[in-house]
Amino acid sequence: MTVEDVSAGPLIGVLALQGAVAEHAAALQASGAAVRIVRRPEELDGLDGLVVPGGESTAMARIAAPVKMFEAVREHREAGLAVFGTCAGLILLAESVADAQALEGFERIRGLDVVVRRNAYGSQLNSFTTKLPVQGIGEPDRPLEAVFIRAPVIEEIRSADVDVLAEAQGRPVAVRQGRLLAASFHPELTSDYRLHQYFVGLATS
Ligand SMILES: NC(=O)CC[C@H](N)C(=O)O
Repeated sequence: MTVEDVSAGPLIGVLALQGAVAEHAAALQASGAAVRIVRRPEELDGLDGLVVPGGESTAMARIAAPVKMFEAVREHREAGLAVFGTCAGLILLAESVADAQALEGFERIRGLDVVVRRNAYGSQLNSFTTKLPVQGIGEPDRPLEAVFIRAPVIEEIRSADVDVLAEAQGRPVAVRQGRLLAASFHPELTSDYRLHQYFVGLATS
């Protein structure tokens, strides 16, 4: 279902270790990007941006370890690759995880100067959807529908370079730091792709 065609626009990878891969690919294509499914470090070469989907951060960390995938993403990020982490992807991008026991001994991508706590909104049963005003995605009068599934909470922002784009329940839930974008929720699960469009714009800027 994914098509890689560099003439079609910016080339965005979707990290496909586990989680909501197909939905992100569809959202990116609908946002004007060509999409590459990324499973191996060498598939990061030539990308304008990379989406790290939601799913289960501990599973992704285990799958990534043998091929040193997160080390490779980190190197590309340090060289300027734009990265969009959603839910588990936010956990993997965060510099610090408050309850990191389950991830101990595993590499993460890091780079986003925030502290997150996993599953802080409760279990699967406490998953919820809310309408969120999000800065910078256009149509300020039309909030984004945001789906939270065992979502991480952003407990602390540790750098003035981190901009809060959206808040829910008094906490930041979408943030941007330079070429990094992250959300606690799942923007790929609705048909409102404004956050993906924002990322495609960020990746090509
Ligand atoms: N929907 C999600 O990505 C949930 C994240 C998951 N709770 C984790 O810790 O990785």
